Amino acid sequence: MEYFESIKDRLLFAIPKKGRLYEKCLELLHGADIQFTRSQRLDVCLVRNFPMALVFLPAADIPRFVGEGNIDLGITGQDMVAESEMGPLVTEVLPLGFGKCSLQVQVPEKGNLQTVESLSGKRVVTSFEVLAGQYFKELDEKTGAKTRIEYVGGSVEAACALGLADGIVDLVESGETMRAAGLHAISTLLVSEAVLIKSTQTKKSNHNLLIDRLTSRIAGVIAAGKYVLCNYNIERIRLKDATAITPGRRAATVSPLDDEGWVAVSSMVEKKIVAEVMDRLEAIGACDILIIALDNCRV
Ligand SMILES: Nc1ncnc2c1ncn2[C@@H]1O[C@H](COP(=O)(O)OP(=O)(O)OP(=O)(O)O)[C@@H](O)[C@H]1O
Ligand SMILES: O=P(O)(O)OC[C@H]1O[C@H](OP(=O)(O)OP(=O)(O)O)[C@H](O)[C@@H]1O
Ligand SMILES: [Mg+2]
Repeated sequence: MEYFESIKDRLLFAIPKKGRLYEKCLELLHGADIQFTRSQRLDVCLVRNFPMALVFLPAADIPRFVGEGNIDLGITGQDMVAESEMGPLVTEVLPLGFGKCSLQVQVPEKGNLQTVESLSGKRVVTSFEVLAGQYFKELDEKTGAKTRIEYVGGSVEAACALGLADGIVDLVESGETMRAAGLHAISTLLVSEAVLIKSTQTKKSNHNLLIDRLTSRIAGVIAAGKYVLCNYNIERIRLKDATAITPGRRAATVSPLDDEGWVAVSSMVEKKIVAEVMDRLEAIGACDILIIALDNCRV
């Protein structure tokens, strides 16, 4: 009883309880300074510094809990939102840049069924019954065949080798699992990444301010992981070329140096292109180029 009372008025935030998204979600919560201690076996825990509780749930169940308004905020995969058919009841607040994968139709590399049309009418095993069902229904309408979609909860790639399926629909990231099972992809149903979701019709409107606060903290942590700060010195006459290379998010910060004719530039740069940016800056005469990691930010 005490337990229910303690979470009654709190914002409920659902986090995947295990699997591919779990560790990344914990990092995100930590970066956003959401303080909690998860006791063993307990799937609900109170947050110390916000009127909020974390609820650890299977990623697949989170869209339904959020869509139906029993949970206010959640993190799950876009694939799970699509599979749950909760799309209209769930608002995607923020893509999170991790958990990137594609849902693909896969067949044995050496089999005689190498197109989705030839797979139509055969047996397809998947954990994504809804999405695979929709996909093959559309295809079956063209071919006149009837594909059998069968559900398994995991290790989907084993189904063809075990003689359970002619093809599968499953997630692919690096492709390692697919290749190890002797499969290859012949079609993509969707691409997905982890996403912060909230109820489209939230039952507790008094939580909106807190949702905005958490969203901006999480967005800050995500941006800090995506960008670095690039500082360098350049002759003023080359400034235009330099800021074309590092335009910054709004504009680069340019400060005069004690040395007449030189300026210091400071600009945010996407981490994934930073080496190339440094090469280009160096080529136009920039010097003292420093790349500084961001711990956190609001941009
Ligand atoms: N290999 C992967 N790379 C990146 N993201 C993935 C990968 N596999 C799954 N995901 C994402 O993570 C979400 C949760 O999948 P995951 O397999 O971790 O959950 P689970 O099946 O509940 O856990 P487990 O596989 O441990 O039983 C998926 O819906 C998808 O969005
Ligand atoms: O392309 P890859 O990088 O190899 O990743 C893809 C694999 O990751 C997921 O499986 P998971 O590890 O969650 O196991 P599961 O099949 O038991 O859910 C997914 O279902 C694929 O099997
Ligand atoms: Mg899995």
